[in-house]
Amino acid sequence: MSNLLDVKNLTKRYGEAAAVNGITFSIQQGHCFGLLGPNGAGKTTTIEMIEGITPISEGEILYKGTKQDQRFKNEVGIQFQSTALMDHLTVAEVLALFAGLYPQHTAIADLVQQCQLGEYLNRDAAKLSGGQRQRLLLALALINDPAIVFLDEPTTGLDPQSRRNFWDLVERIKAQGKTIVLTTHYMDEAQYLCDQLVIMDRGNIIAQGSPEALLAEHFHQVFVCLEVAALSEQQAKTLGAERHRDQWQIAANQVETTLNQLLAHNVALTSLQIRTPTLDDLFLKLTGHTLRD
Ligand SMILES: Nc1ncnc2c1ncn2[C@@H]1O[C@H](COP(=O)(O)OP(=O)(O)OP(=O)(O)O)[C@@H](O)[C@H]1O
Repeated sequence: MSNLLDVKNLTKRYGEAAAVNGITFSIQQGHCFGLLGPNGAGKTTTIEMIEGITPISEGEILYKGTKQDQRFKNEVGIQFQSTALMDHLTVAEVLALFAGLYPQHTAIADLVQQCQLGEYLNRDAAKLSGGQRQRLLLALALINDPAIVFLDEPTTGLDPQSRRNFWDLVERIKAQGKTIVLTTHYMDEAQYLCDQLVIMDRGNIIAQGSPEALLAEHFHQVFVCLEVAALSEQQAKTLGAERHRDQWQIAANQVETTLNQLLAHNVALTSLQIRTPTLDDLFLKLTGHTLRD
């Protein structure tokens, strides 16, 4: 598979501080590429430099092997967080207005169906729910039938059902062969949707690869979890349990051995859960802090 975008030594400085500090990565055609990290990591600055919205301080961005030119502008779709044009128009009017900006555009009926907007066509766009609004903004990003679509934290603030619904839409867009660039601070979202990830912290890349490869590279254990009341501090120390939010967590190479140790210490196993490592665990391991800290 060929690279659609190559980002080399990309840097953004604001005064003395580097919001993005010489990062290098590639995005393959047809992939869902995820840019992950906590608040202030530099995700938005990075994608705004790629989109051409923010000037770069140093580095190079290549689209299909050459400097970004008019072709990139024609082939990119950006899902903005909001647009002031939406405030006094219906959903149908907003779609028609944006379609009118392009000499050729995707059929509005197709977008309406794809983004599940049929029920809301006559509704004031400012009165949509969070999930409906994100679907309209997605439809606007797709209006020029782009080859590459940028989604900047598209599910922040949505309820779990709306998030899952949005993930389904993203999968369908990907199935059409489009390349997707997603920024998110939800590790589960990245794990579910992304083929390739770059994890950023404080302007730097701290890990990159597929979610599966990153987890396989960094973890060889599963986690045995127990409610806090199940272990005394002394037992936790002896068993190598660590406090993780409202649970004790034991990293186990062999689950049977850990269970036998727990039984030998007369630990009640009623709250026992066994889980595999997630990208949240990876982030904690790499940075020493959780994404939500
Ligand atoms: N215009 C600006 N002037 C000065 N500093 C800025 C500017 N824009 C961003 N920064 C700083 O650059 C750093 C990276 O910000 P950025 O918005 O790219 O992070 P982010 O990963 O997208 O975070 P979030 O998830 O909160 O959107 C932050 O420390 C931010 O304060």
